[in-house]
Amino acid sequence: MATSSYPLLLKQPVKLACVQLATGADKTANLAHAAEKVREAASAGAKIVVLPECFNSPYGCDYFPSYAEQLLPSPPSPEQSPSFHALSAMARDNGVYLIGGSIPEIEVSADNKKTYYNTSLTFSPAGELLATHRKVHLFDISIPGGITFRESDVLSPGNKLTVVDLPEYGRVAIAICYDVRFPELATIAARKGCFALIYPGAFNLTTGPLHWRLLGQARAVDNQVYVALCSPARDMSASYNAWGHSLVVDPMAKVLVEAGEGEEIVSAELNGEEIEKARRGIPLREQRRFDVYPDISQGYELKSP
Ligand SMILES: NC(=O)CC(=O)C(=O)O
Repeated sequence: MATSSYPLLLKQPVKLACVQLATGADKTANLAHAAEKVREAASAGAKIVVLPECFNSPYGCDYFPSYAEQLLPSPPSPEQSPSFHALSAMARDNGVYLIGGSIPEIEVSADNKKTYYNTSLTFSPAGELLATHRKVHLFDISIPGGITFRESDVLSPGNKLTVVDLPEYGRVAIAICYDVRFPELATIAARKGCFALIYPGAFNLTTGPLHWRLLGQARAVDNQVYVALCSPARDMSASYNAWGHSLVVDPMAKVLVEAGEGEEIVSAELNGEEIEKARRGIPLREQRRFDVYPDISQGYELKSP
């Protein structure tokens, strides 16, 4: 029971599972495999299930155009987007909220201009589309002796923060991978009342060991909310080697569960009272100095998810 004057951000405890999926080059096989694993997570009691970034394809600029699916107009036909329909069925068949990792998306304009995005789709337990998030911050980095990657060679960025209401539970924010490096998105989402920040992601062997867990814990402790990061399983035969280590962090920044490198489902129970406990113990909420610096969430209008 809540003991502060704030309403609980999370109305009832809920089990969240991250499916650290093994993926390959065969999209149909990836979708079928994802369906098996979502079933497994739901059978173990998860009501919110998260898939990884680019769960239906290999991850890389060379792959985005050939795997891209058209999501608009919505709903797309099964020919335009087999992944949309597969995700909707996974959510409906298992009665779960499904944060459908991400897929490469193509948008075709009236004059046949093609624009590509890295896009996450969220479905309700009835299989209805609740939210679409296009990766806002594209993964463009160059670390000498490490990794060079330029998503912007092929992809265009999304332009909104994505917050979605899950009526029995509360609000969550969805963003993708590199988005986790930008605390502003997380802060605005938390101040708009989210109990969890959920990031399908695919860090790599250069940045993963240094930053993956650190960023999950940082976003959690900054905002006193739950954070879930969901990676593909590592495949050393792929051109991009994902870090793995999907995890769930609590509002005190404790890592509740963390996967290894291979295929694995990790899950944790999220409880609204833990958020309030963290916020009562360390009352940042009451101590902020908006007379010294601005509240970046003020004036930010949520767009339709
Ligand atoms: N793959 C990403 O978008 C981000 C990543 O690997 C990193 O930030 O590091």
